[in-house]
Amino acid sequence: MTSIEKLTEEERSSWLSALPEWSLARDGDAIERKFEFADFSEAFAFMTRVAMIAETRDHHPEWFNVYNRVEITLTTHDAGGLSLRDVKMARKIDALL
Ligand SMILES: C[C@H](O)[C@H](O)[C@H]1CNC2=NC(N)=NC(=O)C2=N1
Repeated sequence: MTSIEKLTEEERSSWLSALPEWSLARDGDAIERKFEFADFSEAFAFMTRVAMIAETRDHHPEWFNVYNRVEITLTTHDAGGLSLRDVKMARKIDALL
């Protein structure tokens, strides 16, 4: 499947322009976005929904949570960098909000 291939620099910037809330991290090998919720309960409810998506797609986030803040980093370990799977996952996550 082509979506497992690591995106080129050109593909990265082109896909990223459609994801304005996400920024490149780790020398372009990942994307990240920070979220803030009303409280821990809201943050964890969001994480639960992201977890369901991750399981369905077999594509899992790296993330960090403190109280009402959630930071998500998406990268494709199997591709050693950013792939279309990350872009699609970011879109799904954005659609939850
Ligand atoms: C065996 C399993 O399908 C793989 O390890 C999947 C699981 N979840 C994954 N998640 C992410 N972010 N990258 C991967 O390469 C990946 N691979």
